[in-house]
Order: sequence, then C-alpha cells, then structure tokens
Amino acid sequence: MQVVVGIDTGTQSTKVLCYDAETKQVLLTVSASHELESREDGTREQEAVWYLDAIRSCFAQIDPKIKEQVVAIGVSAQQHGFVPVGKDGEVLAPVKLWCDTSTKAQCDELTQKLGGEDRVFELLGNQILPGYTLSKILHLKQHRGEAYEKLAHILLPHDYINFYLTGVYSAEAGDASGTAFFDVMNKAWSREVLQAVDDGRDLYSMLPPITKAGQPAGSVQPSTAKELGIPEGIPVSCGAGDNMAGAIGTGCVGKGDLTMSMGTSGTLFGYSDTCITDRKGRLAAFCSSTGGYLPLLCTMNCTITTESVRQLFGYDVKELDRLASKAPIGCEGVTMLPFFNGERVPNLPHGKGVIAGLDMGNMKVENIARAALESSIYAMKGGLDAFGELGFIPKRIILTGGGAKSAIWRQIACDVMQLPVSVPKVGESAAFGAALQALWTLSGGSIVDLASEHVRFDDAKGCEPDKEAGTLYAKAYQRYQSYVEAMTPLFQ
Ligand SMILES: Nc1ncnc2c1ncn2[C@@H]1O[C@H](COP(=O)(O)OP(=O)(O)O)[C@@H](O)[C@H]1O
Ligand SMILES: O=C(CO)[C@@H](O)[C@H](O)COP(=O)(O)O
Repeated sequence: MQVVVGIDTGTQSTKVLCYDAETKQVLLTVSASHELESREDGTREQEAVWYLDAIRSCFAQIDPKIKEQVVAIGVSAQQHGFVPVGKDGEVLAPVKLWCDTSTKAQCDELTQKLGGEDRVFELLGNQILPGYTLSKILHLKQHRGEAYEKLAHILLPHDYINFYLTGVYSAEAGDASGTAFFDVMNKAWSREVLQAVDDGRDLYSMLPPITKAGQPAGSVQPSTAKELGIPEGIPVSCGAGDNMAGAIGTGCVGKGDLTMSMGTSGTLFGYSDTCITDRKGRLAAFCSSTGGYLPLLCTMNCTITTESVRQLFGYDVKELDRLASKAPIGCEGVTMLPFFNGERVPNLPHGKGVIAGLDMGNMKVENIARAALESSIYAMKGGLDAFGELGFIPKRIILTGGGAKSAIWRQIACDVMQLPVSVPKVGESAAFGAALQALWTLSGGSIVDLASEHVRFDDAKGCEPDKEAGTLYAKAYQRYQSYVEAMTPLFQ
C-alpha cells in the first residue's frame, strides 16, 4: 500500500480521502460538516477552528491501520477566505468567505485609491471583487480594529490548514491568485495593492512565501501527527484552492482541458500554459496549482439554487430531479435568475433570486424545479462563450461537484453547452486532486502523466449533446439573458 491523503475543506463540509496509489483505489472518504454564519448584509463567516475540528473528526473515523501507512498529505480548501492570524499563530477573527458580499464598499474604495479598474487590471490581471480576499483585510481594519492591530500573518484557509499540519507559514500561486493582491502575470504578491489597504503598515511582510508547485510546504509536525494518528515527518504538498485541486482530480492539467464544478458555487475552469486574462471580467485570471494557469468563471449559486428550491417545497434531491424531468426544456417560459446569494459574474453582490415569466398556465412546481437546474447552467454558459472569445476551444467538459451526481442535470449541462460531458470515477475531485498533488510531491515527474495514470472516467455517466435540445436551450438562454439585463439596474 502507498496511502496518500487529500483533505478538502469546502464551504459545507471537510472531506478526507485516502487513496492507495499502488492499487489505484480510493480506500475511503469521510466527512464532517461545518456551520455557516449568515447575516442580511451579505456576511458569510466561519470560525477557522471549525476546519481543524472537522479535520480531527474525519481522521478519528479512519482505521488506525490505514493512518499508519500514510506517506504524504495534500490540502485543498475553499478559495479566497481571509484567516487573520496573530504572531503566535492564534486566529484573531472569524474567516470571511468567498461568498461574503458585505465588502462592496471596501472594493470600490480600494479600486478608486489604486487609480481605477484599468490600473487594477494592469497590476493584478484581475478586478477587486467582494469575494476575493483583499477587501476583507480593509474590512478587518475598519470594523475589527483590535484584531487588525494584532495581525501578523495573512493566510487563506488552505494555508492555515497547512500551518496546522506543518507549523510553517506557506502559500502557493493557485490559491494566492484569488486574493486580489497577487500579480498573476508575474506570480508575485503585489506590494502596491497592499499599500492601498494601509500605507502605514507593512502588510506585505505578513504574507507567506510562495512554494513552487510540486514542492512540499513542509512536513507533518509531531503535535499534529499525534492528534491525527498519522506518521510524523511525512511531506505535506503545497496544496491548492479547491478549484485548483479539482483541476488535478479531474485531470484538467493539460492544454485545452475544461472542467465544470457543480458545488455550492458553480465554476468553469480550463488549464492553460500561459496566463489568460479577461478584460470583460467574466473569467478570473487564476493560476493553477501545477505550475500553469487556470482561467475560471465562478458563479455564487449552483447547488445553492437547487437547495433553496427543494427546501422551499420540502423535497429531497431525487424528488427535485424527478419533478424537473416532467417539465419541458425551457420550462414553458418560466425563467429563474439564481442570484440567491448575490452574484459575482455578473458582478451583482446585492443581486437577488428571481422567478420570472409566470402565468396561470405555466405556474407548476415541475417548471420551477427545472428552472432551478437550467438557470444555474445558464449562469455558467457566459463563461464558455468567454473561453471561446479568448481562443480557448475545449473538446469536452469534465463534470464534477455534488450536482454532477444528478443524471438530468448532467444532460442539461451537456445540451446547454453543446459539448460532450465526461464524469470522473472519483466524485470528490478536490480531495482526490489534493491526494494526487501529495503523490506528485513524492514522485516528481510530470503532473500530466500522473493525472492520466490515476484519473479514470465513468463511461456510464458520460453524455453526448443533442442538437435539437441545443436549439431549444439557446432560445431559453436568450430569454434568461434578457431578464438578467432588465433586472440588473434594480440590483445596483
Ligand atoms: N443526486 C444529486 N442531485 C442533485 N444535487 C445533488 C445530488 N447529490 C448532492 N447534490 C448537491 O451537492 C451539494 C454538495 O456539493 P459539493 O460539491 O460537495 O459542495 P461544496 O464542495 O461546495 O461544499 C449538496 O448540497 C446537494 O445540493
Ligand atoms: O469562490 C470560488 C471560486 O472563485 C468558489 O468556487 C470557492 O472556491 C468555494 O467553492 P465550493 O465550496 O463551491 O467548492
């Protein structure tokens, strides 16, 4: 046995996956859920200690005989969250998350101070958006002054978990690229952008060094080894944001590969050897955690949409799928704008969910159920168009995330995007990707070869696009776009 472990701390839960690289079998996956603090002003926060508690709880569920054989660990976590840490490693305030929309004012203030959107784009290759980390630091300064005074280390969730495992402060380019203080063209922290938050304090010196992809962030320290029941001194790979880890776990590591993740958020990302920036702001210019780039579209409402609708009617996911399958494509004109959690693309942090186009004939739960599934895919369709405009032409889409378990949703994605869909055998792609990154740290060599050796696809779940359905979806998508345009002024 050669056991590598992937930890994925998502929004809803932490998952730990043990993979035997010799037999190419996932031995087990365990999980523990997290709470989420939500407030009406768009605040979405978690306590960093919940992540460590969830990790401890996951490891407690694993057979000690497997744990003894672990040879390396990799960590993936939700991107963008700000973990403010003091000089002795103590966490100073709750973690503001990727889906926190309460910092729009700070984003506007910082963008203006830096000279406007064009200048920001020149400095970073990205915009300053509420989901990203930068505005959360200014928010801490303005609203939690005491914690800000003690700030000594600026970490992302996966950096913090790596610190727990190794005792070392580290970062890597993939997750760093989602901070809005990382210059993606030069793969370096931006001193100028951080000075806009506070020119009286050296925030730059609070950033961890960037570990090169494929290199370890450190090794498991004795106290953590004892707590988790794993060998001390084993390597911990540099780690990744969850989308970057998901790219590894779905084999999206070579030129032209494209993955769509249907999780709490909806993401569409492709691998590129060169930096791809999108001045129109649909694709974020992120780096991969394998040494290249990962342009990415993120919507804040994918399974958020289906969860909101199914909870409203008291259904489970299977019942929602069953009802949706009874409605025709386009839901007889019922159109949903799935901005239940605000939205990032389009940049509408104060956006709201809308169900439009209802009349006495089409107001059926079947249509509303289907509109939830369709709309979260329409929200990602603009990303595919952006990839095309920027010269990135994929041959297929690899689907992952909790939503990819739904057969009807997979076919909707395939028909809306008009691309063949492949589904990896291991569904927990971020945890699996983190485990494969750990294996890469041990073995060295090419990540492309390693992914093609270990990432397998489930032929039974793959789908081919239907042209006729594509024509119907294209019409419904146009209607969706018209509603987005019409509603946008109300959300600004
Ligand atoms: N069979 C299914 N059909 C539709 N949605 C599903 C199904 N199984 C799980 N899900 C959705 O997947 C979500 C979890 O997705 P996941 O990718 O694990 O989330 P995250 O990583 O964002 O925490 C659940 O909240 C649920 O809405
Ligand atoms: O903000 C983004 C990407 O930019 C999100 O994709 C987060 O990384 C959270 O992911 P999930 O919890 O949905 O996996």
